[in-house]
Amino acid sequence: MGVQGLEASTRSLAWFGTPDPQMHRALAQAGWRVVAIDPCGDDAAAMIRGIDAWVALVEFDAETPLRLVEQLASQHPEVQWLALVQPDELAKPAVRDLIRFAFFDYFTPPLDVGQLGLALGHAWGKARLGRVDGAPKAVDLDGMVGASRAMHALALRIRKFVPVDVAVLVTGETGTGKELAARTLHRLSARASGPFVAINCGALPEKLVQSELFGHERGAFTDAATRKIGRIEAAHGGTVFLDEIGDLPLEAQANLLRFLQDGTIERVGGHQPIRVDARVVAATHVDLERAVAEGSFREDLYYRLNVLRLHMPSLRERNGDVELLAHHFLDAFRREHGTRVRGFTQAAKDAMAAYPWPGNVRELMNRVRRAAVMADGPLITPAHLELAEPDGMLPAFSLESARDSAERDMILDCLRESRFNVSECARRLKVSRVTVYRLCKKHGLARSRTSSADGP
Ligand SMILES: Nc1ncnc2c1ncn2[C@@H]1O[C@H](COP(=O)(O)OP(=O)(O)OP(=O)(O)O)[C@@H](O)[C@H]1O
Repeated sequence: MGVQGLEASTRSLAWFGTPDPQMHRALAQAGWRVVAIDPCGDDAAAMIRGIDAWVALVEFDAETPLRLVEQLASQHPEVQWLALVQPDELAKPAVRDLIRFAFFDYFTPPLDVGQLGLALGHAWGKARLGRVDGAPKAVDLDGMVGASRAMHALALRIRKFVPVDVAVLVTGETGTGKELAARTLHRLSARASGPFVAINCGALPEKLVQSELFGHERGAFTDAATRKIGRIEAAHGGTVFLDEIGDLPLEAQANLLRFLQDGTIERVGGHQPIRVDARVVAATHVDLERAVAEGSFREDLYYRLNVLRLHMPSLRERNGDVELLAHHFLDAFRREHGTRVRGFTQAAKDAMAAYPWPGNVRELMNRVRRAAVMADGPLITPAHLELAEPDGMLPAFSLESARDSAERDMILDCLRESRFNVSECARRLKVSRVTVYRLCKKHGLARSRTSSADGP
């Protein structure tokens, strides 16, 4: 899909539940691309962003995970939410309140396709009003660039967090921009003229963690010939960024908790509490909830850090951002090194769009910079980016690639129809579950979408 294009996108409807086939067909005829999403699936939120849906319908029955729906609706106010709700459910105050406060409209079964079509049209129109010119504008939040809805939502969240001077926890895969988000928070805040001190907790030698973070007094230990100011104290008046917070040893976690609670630290070997005014932004790419459950991360520290949370979406979830960022990095490289390279061939754009970017924005930046060095002419090709030519661009379209692509589409369609339940999908395709898992792996289909109670 084009970077700028609401028009280019079909009208996608995220359907949390299972639309009946007749309804599905009727909506498809009316121009809707209906994507069924398992409301209990791990990546329900990612899917809304991934399919670029601006309208969602949630089926409410006794099984519906209310908290999850609440969370989705509050995280995605730009989506217009509709409900298909069983009369029994509507009698429940929690369901009624959720629909009253967060939903555009609701229906009780039987669902009338004409009525639904009208409501969807209105909801779509309302969603468009939230976008300038009906198209997503690129955001550039102090060097943090993107045009996807995920980036718009993130920028909004960062702006909200700027004036609230409490700790922030940034989560997300490697290379998604966690440190950049922390720097942006700092630069936009009243602390901008103070220091920004970044520490990679995972890279500190275990023995030195306490002294690095909190400093030490002269003679505190054998090598402590002079007093040393710790990194947190060095951030006085500014922001301290604690990367890989999950790697902090338990002892240092206790001291950090104390700092977060009363704003004081104690240098190693010192007995005086020292007041330090620094905002803590912590980042992790590991699951801290799991670390808490396993006892390697303090629960009280986790709750203290988790007040304001920023989740950095993976590049795969940022519809439209790859091309925009690629140009952004190429322009920056040209300004710095004055290369003759001006842009990307269509094949390069297609190859970038098809690639899953496991290293996220950092990988994209590195590939573009390398390509800018390697390219001889004005345009970067897939070969310069060291990416495979996208299937459609292969000089000779082979029978094997056609088979592959048909197989992938079939698995994906079947998984969606089975609400990402692997057993159900295996039954429908008349293969074993192991085969379904193998094919998911082969075609790079996210296994997290498949129901977790359903291992191979
Ligand atoms: N939205 C963006 N716009 C422009 N540059 C970006 C964006 N996101 C990330 N970058 C750049 O990508 C690189 C990687 O970002 P960053 O170091 O912040 O990621 P990270 O999530 O902290 O990575 P890690 O988990 O590996 O430490 C940096 O050079 C950063 O400036």
